[in-house]
Amino acid sequence: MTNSSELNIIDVKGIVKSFKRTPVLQNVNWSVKPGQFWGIIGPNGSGKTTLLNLISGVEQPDRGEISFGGKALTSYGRKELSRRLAVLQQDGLPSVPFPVRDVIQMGRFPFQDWRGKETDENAEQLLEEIMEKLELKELGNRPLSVLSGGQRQRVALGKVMAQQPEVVLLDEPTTYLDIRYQMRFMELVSSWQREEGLTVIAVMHDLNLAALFCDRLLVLQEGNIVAEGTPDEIMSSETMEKVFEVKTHVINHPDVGAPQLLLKTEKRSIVNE
Ligand SMILES: Nc1ncnc2c1ncn2[C@@H]1O[C@H](COP(=O)(O)OP(=O)(O)OP(=O)(O)O)[C@@H](O)[C@H]1O
Repeated sequence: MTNSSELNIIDVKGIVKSFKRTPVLQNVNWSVKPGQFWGIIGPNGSGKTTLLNLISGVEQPDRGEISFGGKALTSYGRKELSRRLAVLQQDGLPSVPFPVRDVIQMGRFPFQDWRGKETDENAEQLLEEIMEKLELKELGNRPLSVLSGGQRQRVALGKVMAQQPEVVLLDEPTTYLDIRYQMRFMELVSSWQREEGLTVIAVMHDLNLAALFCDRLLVLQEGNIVAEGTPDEIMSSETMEKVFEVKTHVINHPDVGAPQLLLKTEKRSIVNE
């Protein structure tokens, strides 16, 4: 007999998490199938990052269980988990003086033996391909500390790509990027996802970007899942008002049809001073 949960790469069951007795996640149940691109959305403080930290094993739940690939997350060793799951934070990398190439190579850590020696003979070629794809070749010898925020975030992406994970967790990855780099960054993640069948879970504050790139959205509010579904199902004026307390118009993107939000505003008259 097949169990539908066997097909899930991640199962979150009955998760409860509090910090200093303040509940942050309350009985969260959620599952993710391989190859899906999830956006986690919700107001400030609704528990998005905490959920991501529980899935990456950085935080432990008070109650409930998370399984990864059908096995309890707690049964994985650090290195074993890193071969399958990678995390990219908001400001992916500190401003250190290491060259770009070396930083990307650090993503190979889970595949190094106890002496720090690479175990995959194709790793060099993989690194070259990643640098090429992310247009980082010319920056290869530059220290990270002289790069712009957008360039540094591309290097951070290169590092997680070098990790060759099955699942990547992104925590507000475009926050510090300008509009061009936001789009570029999401396109790079999206093409990586399509080419490799990668599973992506991204905490997103930009709902329009989330609707363009994610195929599913999970909505958190005060530590509870209040909705989940496709962007078309989630991005309604009613849901946005209920969750974010804003009034919106929802229109369809003229190129791809995805729902996009416009904030409602009072008509203002322009006064000449
Ligand atoms: N390590 C911690 N210690 C104490 N409280 C914490 C800790 N981590 C998170 N919290 C609290 O838990 C709540 C949820 O935080 P979390 O970062 O998960 O929310 P979020 O939805 O990601 O918020 P934001 O959109 O503002 O980033 C917040 O009230 C936060 O202050």
